[in-house]
Amino acid sequence: MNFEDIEQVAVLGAGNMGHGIAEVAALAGYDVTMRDIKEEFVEDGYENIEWSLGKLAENGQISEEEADEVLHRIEPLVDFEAAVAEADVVIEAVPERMDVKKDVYAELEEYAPDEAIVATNTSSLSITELSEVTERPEQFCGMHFFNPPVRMALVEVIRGEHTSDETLDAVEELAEAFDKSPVRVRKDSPGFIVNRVLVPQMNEACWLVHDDVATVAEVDSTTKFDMGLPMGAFELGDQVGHDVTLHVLEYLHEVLGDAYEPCPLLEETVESEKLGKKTGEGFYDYENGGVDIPADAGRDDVEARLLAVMANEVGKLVQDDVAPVGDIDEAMMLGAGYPEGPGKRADAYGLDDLIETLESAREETGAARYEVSDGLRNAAEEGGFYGGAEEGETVSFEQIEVEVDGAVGHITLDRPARMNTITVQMIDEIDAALDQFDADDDVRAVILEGGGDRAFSAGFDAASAAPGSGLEASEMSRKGQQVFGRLEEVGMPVVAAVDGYCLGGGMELATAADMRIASEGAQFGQPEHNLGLLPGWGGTQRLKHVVGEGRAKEIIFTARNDYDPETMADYGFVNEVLGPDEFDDRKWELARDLAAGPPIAQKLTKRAMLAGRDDTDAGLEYEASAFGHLFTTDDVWEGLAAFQQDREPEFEGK
Ligand SMILES: C/C=C/C(=O)SCCNC(=O)CCNC(=O)[C@H](O)C(C)(C)COP(=O)(O)OP(=O)(O)OC[C@H]1O[C@@H](n2cnc3c(N)ncnc32)[C@H](O)[C@@H]1OP(=O)(O)O
Repeated sequence: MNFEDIEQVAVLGAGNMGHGIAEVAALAGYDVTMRDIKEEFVEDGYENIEWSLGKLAENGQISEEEADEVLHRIEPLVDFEAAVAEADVVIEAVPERMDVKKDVYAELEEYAPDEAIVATNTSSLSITELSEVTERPEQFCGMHFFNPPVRMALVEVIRGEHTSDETLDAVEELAEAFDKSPVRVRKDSPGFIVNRVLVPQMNEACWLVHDDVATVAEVDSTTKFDMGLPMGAFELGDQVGHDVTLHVLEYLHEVLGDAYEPCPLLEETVESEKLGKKTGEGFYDYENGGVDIPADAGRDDVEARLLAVMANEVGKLVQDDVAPVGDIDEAMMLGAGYPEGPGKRADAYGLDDLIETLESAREETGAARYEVSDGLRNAAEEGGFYGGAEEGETVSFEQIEVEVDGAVGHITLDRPARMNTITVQMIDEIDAALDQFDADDDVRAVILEGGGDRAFSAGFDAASAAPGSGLEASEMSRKGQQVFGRLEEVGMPVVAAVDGYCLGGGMELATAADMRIASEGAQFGQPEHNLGLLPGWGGTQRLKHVVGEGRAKEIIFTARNDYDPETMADYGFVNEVLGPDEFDDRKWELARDLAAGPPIAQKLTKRAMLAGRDDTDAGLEYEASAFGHLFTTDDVWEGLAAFQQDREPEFEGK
């Protein structure tokens, strides 16, 4: 079955995941059948879809008419034969029990067309083992969605031992057609990627508390405020459900051995039915105040331990060729909301230090979970998961220039003869420059500009090798989205100083900066529609947050390349328009002013704004906690003292 031939999707199971997957498939325009064993289950699933589509319409993401059309594309059924008889792809999302799945596959073989692909949404069972229950193991793979499927971008597409390339390609393209970001899991390995990293981390959080090394408050404060993860470890566990975590962990333990021994604290929590939010109580009591994480209780040793455990898992996944580190990082960012992948984060922390943390924990406890993996050791020998530069060694750049001037990191796109057009190499170099600035405590603001006097950047380099396939183009899009997104994530203010053309991908790069100043000669636009493309480096998403959706659509749909800076200032895109004599001085003045600001408050402000972008309540919660955290820093006392003494504050980021 090729992707192009897929018209009808059958989803087996109308529970939480099943109905969400059915909704996603119908939103993508597919005819969908959704089947469960009882009328009431199917009805519940259908009503949930109706509610969710209503929400999408309410938020303006789809129109009322589209919501109706999508709903009508879904046929809720109990009759198995009717559900799968015409299906091109069957996505199975029934309970995680081998016996249940076996029964379902037996029926499926009776009624589904021979050529149909079967994908399982299992999060914990072996794809190979499941495929062997069917009569089509080569047309079988994993398609693991995250909860709720309508909102979570990641889909892990998992190869079983017998899966054909054709099946994997088709399912990967189907996930893309569902508007998801597939990450390929090359081997059927327990927990795949996200659960394999996340669940041991949750287990370790429990061990830290169980062994009296730290309290729940200290662990959650460390994860949320020091590590910048979207939730505290226990807060996340409560959200996911501790029974679910324990179930995956038991499977890891059974297949992979003692390194995954479940912590008794987790087992006791499940035994006492404190499963988390869904039962009203987990590590937090949701009927009495809910989550309450102090912003100032973080501990360096807790961070080291959790990061070391994660890095160890990344090492095992890379060593076993389950996925390359870039894919692991992408999966963790998309599937677990990590601001930065664990591989990259571990590199920045220092793999040798993490190995030392594991070795001393192993010596103290004798526990198998601290045994350093070969993958982690090899990565450390190679200078990092990303083969990072040794200390003191300078990274060499060909397409950008990177300098540090006082407290300002300065990136110049350096292809003036080619209008500073952006290549994949340039994106990688920007990524590396941000790594360099991130690791340098002295760098407290960034200027980004174009070399020469004709362009900030005229966008994607359309003259260099075009992507060879749709898949390659999607990969390139994702890479740009992710690296440009780092401008939003780095903990310091970023200024784009725009002179000349700022078009297409160049404008998407500038959009990801925190502020934009422009010379009077600047010219802006998203001309991608002229090329039959769309802005693929974040432009369909980030621009609307700066100028509002109406203006963003105007800029993208008109595809003009001549928006002047005054108009862009009216639209709220450009912060200042400057004459040719002022432009250079002003960019440095602004960057130096920003670099003198309070680093922790600046970092937390960026994170709070990002956390609240799609979820104001989450952003407000982050803001309140961050506000509390700032009162524990030296910077706030320096700021207050300087105010009293009528002098300029000297913030140290402490
Ligand atoms: C995901 C991201 C997607 C994207 O970014 S898609 C690309 C979006 N960008 C564009 O569509 C802009 C395309 N370029 C233009 O429209 C024009 O150019 C300008 C308005 C920027 C400048 O026009 P003028 O002043 O007449 O100069 P010139 O002779 O057209 O350009 C100078 C040299 O620069 C090359 N160039 C300009 N833009 C690109 C580009 N985007 N990719 C590759 N090369 C580009 C040209 O071809 C030429 O080169 P030579 O001197 O060898 O003839």
